[in-house]
Amino acid sequence: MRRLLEIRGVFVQSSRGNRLNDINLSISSGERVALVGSNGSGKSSLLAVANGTLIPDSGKVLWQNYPTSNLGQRQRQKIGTLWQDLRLVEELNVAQNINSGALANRNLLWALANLLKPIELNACSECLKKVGLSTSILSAMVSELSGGQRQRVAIARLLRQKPELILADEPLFSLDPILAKEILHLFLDNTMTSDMGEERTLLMSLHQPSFFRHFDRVIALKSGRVVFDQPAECLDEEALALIYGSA
Ligand SMILES: Nc1ncnc2c1ncn2[C@@H]1O[C@H](COP(=O)(O)OP(=O)(O)OP(=O)(O)O)[C@@H](O)[C@H]1O
Repeated sequence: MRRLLEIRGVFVQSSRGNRLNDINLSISSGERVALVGSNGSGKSSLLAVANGTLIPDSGKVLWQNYPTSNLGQRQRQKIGTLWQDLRLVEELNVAQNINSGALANRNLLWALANLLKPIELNACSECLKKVGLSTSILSAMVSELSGGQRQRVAIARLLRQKPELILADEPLFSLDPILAKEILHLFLDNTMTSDMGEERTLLMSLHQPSFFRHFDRVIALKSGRVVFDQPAECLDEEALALIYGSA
């Protein structure tokens, strides 16, 4: 397995203490990793450090051995993020939002064309089908979609981006149990296999212990520190008490 992401001795401080406290971990290609911990334990901060949007106060973040801070646009798009608030563009339709996943590989003219007229609809349709949505919604405004449809469109945009590593910040948050399971499986099943046949790598924050066993590995944070980093099958009651207990 190739080592994709490496985080070494990372600290992020805030006025109220350390948001991240001496984080050391690496993620290899094909791994499906659950990032867990109580509210405020540092999961979103860690995902933001991993995608380069939060610069640590000290320590190193490396993508395939290169500091993430030095990555060019094309390299950077190999890390795809599904933010908790999805960050869809409400004023654009479904196809335009999905196409925005491909922006890093295109020029300004292409970006303008995407704003002005329907383009590359076949590629958009392929991504929509992979997330179980009808292509009849390609021209619908995202503001008209249900919460579950919006979630799927955001995942379709990620598929259009073709990242090697997917960082997902609580994508199951606020979904009913049935929909949460469906969305989880969208991430875990074959839709996440890259065009080169290589399995995509996934680091997903989530709160539902019943889903942890679907991952290869569980990393748990508590007060900004890693307190558990083991295969999912090692997560027993004692470990859960350590992660979520007050001690
Ligand atoms: N922009 C910020 N500036 C300063 N402190 C922040 C900022 N964002 C988050 N924090 C603090 O950092 C700590 C970790 O927050 P973070 O959002 O990373 O945790 P989390 O595990 O993702 O929480 P949740 O499960 O509630 O989403 C918290 O104490 C939070 O108040």
